[in-house]
Amino acid sequence: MANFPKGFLFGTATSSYQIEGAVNEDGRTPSIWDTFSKTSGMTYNGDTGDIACDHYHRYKEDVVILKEIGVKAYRFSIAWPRIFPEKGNFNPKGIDFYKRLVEELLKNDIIPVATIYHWDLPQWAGDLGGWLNRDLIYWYSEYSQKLFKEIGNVVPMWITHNEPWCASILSYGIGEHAPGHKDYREALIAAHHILLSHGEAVKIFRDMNIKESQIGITLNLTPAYPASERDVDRLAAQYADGFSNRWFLDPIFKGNYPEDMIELYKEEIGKFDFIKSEDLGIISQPIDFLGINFYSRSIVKYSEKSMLKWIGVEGPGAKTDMGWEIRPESLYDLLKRLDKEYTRIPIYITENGAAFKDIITEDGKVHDQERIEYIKEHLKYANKFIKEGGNLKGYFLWSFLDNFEWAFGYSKRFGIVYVDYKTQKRILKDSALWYKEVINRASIVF
Ligand SMILES: CO[C@H](O)c1c[n+]2c([nH]1)[C@H](O)[C@@H](O)[C@H](O)[C@H]2CO
Repeated sequence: MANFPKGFLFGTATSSYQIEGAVNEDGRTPSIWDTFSKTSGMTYNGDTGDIACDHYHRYKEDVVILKEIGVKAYRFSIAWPRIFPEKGNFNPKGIDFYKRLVEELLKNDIIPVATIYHWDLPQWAGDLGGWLNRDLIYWYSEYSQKLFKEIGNVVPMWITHNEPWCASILSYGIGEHAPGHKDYREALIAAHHILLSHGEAVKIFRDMNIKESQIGITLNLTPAYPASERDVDRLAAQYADGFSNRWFLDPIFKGNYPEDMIELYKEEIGKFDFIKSEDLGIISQPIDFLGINFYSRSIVKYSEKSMLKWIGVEGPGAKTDMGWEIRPESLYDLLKRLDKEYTRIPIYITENGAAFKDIITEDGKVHDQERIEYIKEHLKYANKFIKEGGNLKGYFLWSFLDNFEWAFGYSKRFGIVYVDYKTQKRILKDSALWYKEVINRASIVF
């Protein structure tokens, strides 16, 4: 048995483009993900977020389910294209949806946790160059300020960005996410502007002096391990760690980009002329909490062929339906490292979860025991960190609902609630019923 401290925030998480649907409703205009998902070959089966889980219309029913599961908090994201459908043009109907959602959550004693940006950039901003354009920082500041003004006093936790690594490296460098560019210099420019927009939003939040609310950022962090004890593989792990983790952790918590990575990158991307002298001071403003999204680890070996000097090696452990190795011990390693090397501010696991091939059995249920084991094992290591004095304050299971899994479309199911996309029927999986017990007892039995 592992007990969690009183007040530990058990929650679930989603994001706007992945669950809302209603992409043309109440003034919303397209995002870069509407465009990307409608571009041939970009998503599995040509799937789009046009309908998704129809959460925009079913949010009351969904909050009832959240209440039934007993979550203490619910992390959702706000669709920028609903709030500012055109450049500079605020859409009151857009914010009204989130006011209704927040009201429903509060009525059910569920703490709203809002992510300002979870990748659905308005296409009008995409047309201005997206995150490659430093002017986006101004438009993101306008957007954030409006959110703080409209619902700042009813949303106690604000997350500026979800996973700057995905919104920059995966989107402008690797090309798997919108806008689908494959240029590493662009990726680092986008990363810098996203981090800078984070800092500007924190400044605005502080200046507005919003009582009883806190602000932070969510980073996806992947601990990197060498495939062998050879020096070259240890160097490869250092570079993989810089690529995935330190390029974002260091500016936020140390006020500088990691020197070893600047050295590694400069041949490929030339001058870091997109970084202005005042930028790192803005990025590294103190925040109230750090959100971390943890799913798995990476194991790497040295490779001269790669600009990054490493290539991935498959881990020995069982895999999820995404092919990610199940390695809960690495969550503990990550938390201990953050505590030792970066920060002692409150940490929230803002995403952790797994996709498995869920099926509805003859009894009309979804017996997802693999997901229960995955969550249980990660909560076990989270609890170990807390018992050792770690400042972990919450856990948001990814995800509440099966949803649009980006380039994988609807082929991957992460939810603890099954969604039949044909009928929009929701079915609580065994994992939802198990999680309800965990929350109720604030403990796990293993
Ligand atoms: C390596 O996993 C990433 O950290 C990650 C995994 N996930 C994420 N980031 C995103 O924040 C979610 O929108 C995804 O749906 C979710 C599941 O893929």
